[in-house]
Amino acid sequence: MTRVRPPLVASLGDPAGVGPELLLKSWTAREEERLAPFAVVGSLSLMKEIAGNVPLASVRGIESIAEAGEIFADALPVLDIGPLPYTPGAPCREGAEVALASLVRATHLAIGGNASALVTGPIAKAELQNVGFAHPGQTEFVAEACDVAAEDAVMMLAGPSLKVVPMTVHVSLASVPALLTQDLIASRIRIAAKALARDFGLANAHIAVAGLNPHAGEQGRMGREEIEVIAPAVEALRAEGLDVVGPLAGDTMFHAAARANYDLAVCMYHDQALIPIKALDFDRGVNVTLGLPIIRTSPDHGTAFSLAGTGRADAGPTIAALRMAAECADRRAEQLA
Ligand SMILES: NC(=O)C1=CN([C@@H]2O[C@H](COP(=O)(O)OP(=O)(O)OC[C@H]3O[C@@H](n4cnc5c(N)ncnc54)[C@H](O)[C@@H]3O)[C@@H](O)[C@H]2O)C=CC1
Ligand SMILES: NCC(=O)COP(=O)(O)O
Repeated sequence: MTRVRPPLVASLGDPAGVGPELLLKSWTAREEERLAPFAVVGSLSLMKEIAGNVPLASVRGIESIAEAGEIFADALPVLDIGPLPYTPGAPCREGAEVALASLVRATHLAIGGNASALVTGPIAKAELQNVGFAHPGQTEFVAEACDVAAEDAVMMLAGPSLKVVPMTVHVSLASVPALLTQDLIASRIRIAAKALARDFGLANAHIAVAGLNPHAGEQGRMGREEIEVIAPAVEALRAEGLDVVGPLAGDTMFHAAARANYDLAVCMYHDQALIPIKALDFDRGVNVTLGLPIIRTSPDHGTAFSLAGTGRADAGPTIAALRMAAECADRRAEQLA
């Protein structure tokens, strides 16, 4: 007998941002987008209030995530964590506390196997840190909850045109060169290659690695990180049989013909990776954490406070995050069957 996969679970994100309304918009698109059932951990009163502004939206409280599959066709299932007034565009301490409680509960539902994947809503990192969140981002939080070291949880941004992995993430640009080591680069690429095979069906992915400096250092004349750190890491991975090339000049590896040569671009810092993907795929971009025992995705954008409550925010990235989470969960389930 085929076992029915548990529903996905979504955390709310900052209640004053666009996260909650985009989950409602995604639910209204569930049939045309063929979305797998998902439940939201959040404030039922808040979700009901927002649903009033989203055409065709309907929400219903549930006691247990196991109920989500049954009612998903008729309403968006919400695991209630308490009342909260809706203040679109105006983040506050109370809202940040709800965002954090939602993230914690949703993460543990996925870790416990009661949800088949976790989709996190956008949070404002500074707001969450004001209420005791001690991580640079949700990636590191989820990693710790899964007992995975932060350096082994690898952020990938994925869209229809491109997949990118930044080697360093939420750190100052000035600190990047010292953080880049052969071990870090080789280890993160190994984790990414394994996850691409396991969760994305990309066995033997073609991986292109960017340099750090202009023109990938121009043979050492514009910086030596390519010669001393990046090229040796690439060579070590090639010796292990991985299909890795680089370091390539960062400015010329993202045009269409260049992208046709690889499945994944590995970048040295946050903006080197996120600028091309957000330029190409902002409306379908997904942030996914590789190397975890659970599946975790998120829309590629942030809280967009100035759009909250206007009805103008695009649900495309949230829909893509929900769909990718379900596809990865299906792949893992097939591997266990
Ligand atoms: N996954 C997450 O939790 C992320 C959280 N953030 C947080 O979000 C906050 C705001 O960051 P920003 O840099 O302003 O990024 P943002 O992604 O919130 O906004 C950037 C621009 O994109 C627009 N935008 C964002 N989402 C949109 C959507 N769904 N439809 C249409 N337009 C959209 C915004 O209006 C703005 O013009 C920060 O506190 C940051 O920490 C940022 C990125 C990811
Ligand atoms: N720039 C990507 C981003 O901020 C997402 O971070 P995370 O909260 O998913 O770790």
